[in-house]
Amino acid sequence: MATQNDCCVKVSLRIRPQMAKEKIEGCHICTSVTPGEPQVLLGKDKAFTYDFVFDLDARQHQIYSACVHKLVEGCFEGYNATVFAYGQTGSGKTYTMGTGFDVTMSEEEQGIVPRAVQHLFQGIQKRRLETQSAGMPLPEFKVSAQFLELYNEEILDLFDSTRDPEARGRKSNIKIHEDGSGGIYTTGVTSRLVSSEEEMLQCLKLGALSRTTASTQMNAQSSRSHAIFTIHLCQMRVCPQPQVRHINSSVRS
Ligand SMILES: Nc1ncnc2c1ncn2[C@@H]1O[C@H](COP(=O)(O)OP(=O)(O)OP(=O)(O)O)[C@@H](O)[C@H]1O
Repeated sequence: MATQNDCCVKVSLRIRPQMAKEKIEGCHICTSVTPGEPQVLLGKDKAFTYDFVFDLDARQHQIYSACVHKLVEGCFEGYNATVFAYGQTGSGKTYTMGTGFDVTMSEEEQGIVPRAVQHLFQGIQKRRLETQSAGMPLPEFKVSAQFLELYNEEILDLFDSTRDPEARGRKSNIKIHEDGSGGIYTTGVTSRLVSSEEEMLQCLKLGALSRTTASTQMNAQSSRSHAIFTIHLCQMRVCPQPQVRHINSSVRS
């Protein structure tokens, strides 16, 4: 996770609570978090230190406040940010990112992506009100989103309504390129212009529904793919050139 003030990559560790199945099978918890330190002990003597460590009882809002809040604020200041979830199947990436859209989930359990979307639109509204009360011309905001899935070495456009979800193996029109400075970019991806938090979440839900899922021995509803959800925020102030920001979220299984 990147912030504008210090090292550009930060790594956080989250330990999820045991699932019912693991409790029934008598699995033991083999991790302990050192109080006051971002350090985890595996067994008795293997210590690992991260930028942040969240123990079994960590709540979704704590993860968001510590790891993501600053990144979204940074986008309004002109910084790009990526949040990337990495871990083995069933370790809690989808839960933490909040892209499973389980209808039984409470608001408190919302993950990073819905929180970031809400934060973004509240941030836009706040800035509009601030400039209005200062008697300045209203800034213009344009928000768009892209949603891609990488599965079996294939790239799929989850926002492409003309795509047949059953036709796996059919090539999409998306091309992945590398620019002169080694940056990766894509062409041919569907971009959806959105005007509200609700609209963005609806797009995200529809895309998430067409993701490839299957069960693994460790997760009954496993994602089986890499998903990349990108938000572009274009902010136009009075005269300057338009500035384009990107917020990226990735789930890797
Ligand atoms: N912090 C947590 N608190 C409560 N339940 C959790 C937590 N993290 C994960 N879970 C639960 O654990 C199960 C597996 O989590 P999840 O589906 O997020 O894993 P995943 O890493 O995305 O797996 P895959 O790579 O197979 O898609 C789910 O039932 C999820 O609700």
